[in-house]
Amino acid sequence: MALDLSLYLVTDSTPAILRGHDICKVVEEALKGGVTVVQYRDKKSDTGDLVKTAKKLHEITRRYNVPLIINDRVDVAIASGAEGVHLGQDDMSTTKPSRIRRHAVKAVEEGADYLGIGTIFATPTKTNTKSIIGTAGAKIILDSLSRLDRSVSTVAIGGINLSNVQRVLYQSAGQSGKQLDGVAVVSAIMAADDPKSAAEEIKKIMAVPPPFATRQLSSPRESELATDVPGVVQQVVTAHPIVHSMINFVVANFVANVAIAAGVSPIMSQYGDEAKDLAVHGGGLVINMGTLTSASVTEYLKAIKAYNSNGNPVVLDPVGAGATAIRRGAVKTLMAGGYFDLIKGNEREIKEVYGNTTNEQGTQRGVDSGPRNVVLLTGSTDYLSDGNRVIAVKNGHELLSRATGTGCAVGTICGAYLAAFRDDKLLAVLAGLLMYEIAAENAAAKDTVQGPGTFLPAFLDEIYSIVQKASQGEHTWFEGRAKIEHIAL
Ligand SMILES: Cc1ncc(COP(=O)(O)OP(=O)(O)O)c(N)n1
Ligand SMILES: Cc1ncsc1CCOP(=O)(O)O
Repeated sequence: MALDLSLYLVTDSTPAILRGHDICKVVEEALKGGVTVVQYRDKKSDTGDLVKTAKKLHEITRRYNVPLIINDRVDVAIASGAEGVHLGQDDMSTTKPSRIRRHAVKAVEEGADYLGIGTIFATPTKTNTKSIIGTAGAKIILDSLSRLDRSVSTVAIGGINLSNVQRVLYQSAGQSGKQLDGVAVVSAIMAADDPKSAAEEIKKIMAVPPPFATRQLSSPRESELATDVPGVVQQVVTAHPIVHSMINFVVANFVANVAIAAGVSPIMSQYGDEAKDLAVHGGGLVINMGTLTSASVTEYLKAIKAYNSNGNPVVLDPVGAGATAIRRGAVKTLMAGGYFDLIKGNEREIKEVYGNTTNEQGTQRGVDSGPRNVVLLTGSTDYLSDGNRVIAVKNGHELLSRATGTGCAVGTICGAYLAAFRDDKLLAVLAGLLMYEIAAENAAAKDTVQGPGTFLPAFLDEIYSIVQKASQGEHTWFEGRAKIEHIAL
């Protein structure tokens, strides 16, 4: 029987997880949903009961041609005819490569067919774990394994669920290119109301290529980044992407007008259930918390899930993130509930997002620094980073801060640029931002512009003018205009 580790179900018979359900029924539903390995893990039952349940489970897993593995107990595995046994080594209390390598070598030499890598995220399912290694720890382990003579398959385990599985797979991949062969989950399926759908949804999201990988420019020097900007703008305006903005009601009209002037199709829907249909069109989603209501977070989460599942970009604009306890809670829920390609905010908002996703020990961050997240910190100088590159952007004009909606529109523009230019997220955001801020400078320089009232229509005209030029392949609008600086990390 082939060992396909992609979706590895580990059972749990504790009442908190099984909630009175029949373990065999739950496992069978999960198999229908597509789990590829089942591990019977029961730390409490006596040997007789273990063998009885293992035999029942084996009858079921055999029908689905899926291997059954028994946790810890070789005797139970033999008695039930299970295909394998999962043996633990002492938990590693380190991510130190040399110690990890020793453990891995030992396991591989002893004939292990696969290794479980964890604990990735803290989880109530297993509290006696010594180290929470995060995706960064998994990456170290995978790199160490890639240097062994014998290759070994791996699954990650610990706190993995629908909302983080994509980033676990993507962020764990080692420098060497070694990737996880799958993920192991307990509660995300065993405790689900509908284990079949839970398994199906996890499988589905795992099959979606990560929204897109960050292309590393051959050199991150600012001059080279700048060279690419007008081409990106041309590509975006030609693609005419959709941007779905769950935006605050104060600025919705202005932001929609900016999007249209910028050659983008705006959809201003707040209705989370609608996102399923909207997310299939290759556009981006923008979550702007400006006018949060008691219903907002639920709607946001539905939309984020739809866009994440379709591999389309999501921008978070955590407006006023630190201002109230409700907003702090909303940020926390959103960060735990999905994946964001770009987080855009002022210094206070970004600090809040960062702080709110750090655990009590201050060790584990929801916004893993890594190539998949871009952060745009806006201010008189904007700072843009993907964890590898940091760019300071000094374009724009003071009048942008004199009208409402000009900051929110940046999030929407970035959502569209991320959707239409997928090679390099940092470059996509930089291009959208520079197009926007250079248009603002052009507008402010007009004789007719006296202040915010005359600035706004001139600004829309200037965005439109750049878009017209860009769509015809004319790049003069950009020549000598970028005020950007690469900041060494
Ligand atoms: C697939 C998989 N990976 C890791 C574990 C954990 O094994 P272990 O460290 O032996 O801990 P216990 O399961 O015995 O608590 C696992 N069970 N499965
Ligand atoms: C068995 C095990 N080993 C490390 S974490 C863990 C439990 C994972 O449970 P969950 O998927 O519910 O977080």
